[in-house]
Amino acid sequence: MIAVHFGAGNIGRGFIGQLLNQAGYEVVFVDVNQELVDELNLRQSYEVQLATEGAPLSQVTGVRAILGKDIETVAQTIAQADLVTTAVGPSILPHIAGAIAEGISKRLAGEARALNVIACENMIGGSQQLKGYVYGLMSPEDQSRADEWVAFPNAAVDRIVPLQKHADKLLVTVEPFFEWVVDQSQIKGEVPAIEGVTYVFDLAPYIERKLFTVNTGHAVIAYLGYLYGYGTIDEALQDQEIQQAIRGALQETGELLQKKYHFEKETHEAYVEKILGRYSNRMLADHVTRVARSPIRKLSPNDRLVGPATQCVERGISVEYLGLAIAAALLFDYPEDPEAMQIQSDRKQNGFAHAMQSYTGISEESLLGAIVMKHARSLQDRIISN
Ligand SMILES: NC(=O)C1=CN([C@@H]2O[C@H](COP(=O)(O)OP(=O)(O)OC[C@H]3O[C@@H](n4cnc5c(N)ncnc54)[C@H](O)[C@@H]3O)[C@@H](O)[C@H]2O)C=CC1
Ligand SMILES: O=P(O)(O)OC[C@H]1O[C@](O)(CO)[C@@H](O)[C@@H]1O
Repeated sequence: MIAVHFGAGNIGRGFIGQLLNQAGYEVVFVDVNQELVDELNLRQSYEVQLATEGAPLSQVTGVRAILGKDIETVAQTIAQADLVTTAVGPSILPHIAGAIAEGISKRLAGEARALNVIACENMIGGSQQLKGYVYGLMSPEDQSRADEWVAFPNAAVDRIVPLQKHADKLLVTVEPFFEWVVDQSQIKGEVPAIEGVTYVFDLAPYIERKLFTVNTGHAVIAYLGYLYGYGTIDEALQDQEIQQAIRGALQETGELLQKKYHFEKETHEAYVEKILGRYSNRMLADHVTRVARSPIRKLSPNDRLVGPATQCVERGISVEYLGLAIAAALLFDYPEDPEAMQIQSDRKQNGFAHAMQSYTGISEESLLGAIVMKHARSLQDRIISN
């Protein structure tokens, strides 16, 4: 069995590649990083280290890699593959669509066989969005044949894998916890037997619970942590004000999730406590700037901050702490993050309210807008006085 996986980065090697390998797939990574591709091809294996005291290294063997620009080889491999997965980042999905479209067309020209393409990205509806890009590059005839044979089941993935540098370029350190949930109702053909994957018929509660808890909470710590001068997530978590903000924000999203999906209060509270424990893993040394990366994406209307905040407002749930986190994200001025720089230059040129409206869709006149503006003012006062 062959699995083609786009993105041999942290999640690609440290999570998806590892589970696919354990499930018996020959994992073929596709990446644009020549050094990574060469190293994978040279060694055909790599190691995964769990971020817990004394955990043994586990080996992922029998892997190979193709350079992303070698579209012909990527397409050939997809034509023969049993599964395609991705972990490249939401903004990269349009760039891998061409190779996937070509692979599907080659496959449809031969013996018909079902194929599932699963995007493992931090976003709602990632695989379906990828399908849109792929179909946009296929002929109408191929599209209707693909409707019969190719599926793009949405998924939710959860495992914290920080940015890292080791002497061994392929070694990857990951937290012990992981969750990979796939929408079974969208699968074509046999359901892939992958230990560690949970198949569900309604993904919405899982993806929203994950994005609006793990990722919302993480974003609250990262944006406030950055403004308060902390380097890593576990350091920022020691700050009492940040503790209060994260608990407050997760109380708000928790109320929303419980109202919307009828999660039991106690079960949800236990889920939140487990996540708070995961964030404080010192062995991860996860930088606030990684978790805060790409603020334009993270501030977009359906993502982890504005998504739950607007839904909370619609249901009369308080958004004090979500508003604080949105304000902090709009003030995130890390020079090495191009999206942060774009927001800051817009804010300086056109004012905070204008930037808020353009990146989040929140208007100054709305309740949420007023809360965000209030917190932005006090955060700015705090920054000036420090
Ligand atoms: N790191 C984490 O803890 C988690 C990350 N995710 C999601 O997984 C995705 C990947 O994140 P990471 O692994 O952290 O990032 P990463 O930066 O470590 O890995 C991304 C990889 O994609 C490759 N890439 C970029 N453009 C490409 C292209 N056109 N074709 C093929 N490969 C390409 C990069 O060279 C890199 O190796 C993101 O959507 C992220 O939100 C999801 C859950 C956890
Ligand atoms: O990977 P993204 O979407 O940039 O956001 C970082 C977030 O994703 C994770 O990497 C994994 O869920 C978290 O560590 C963090 O909340």
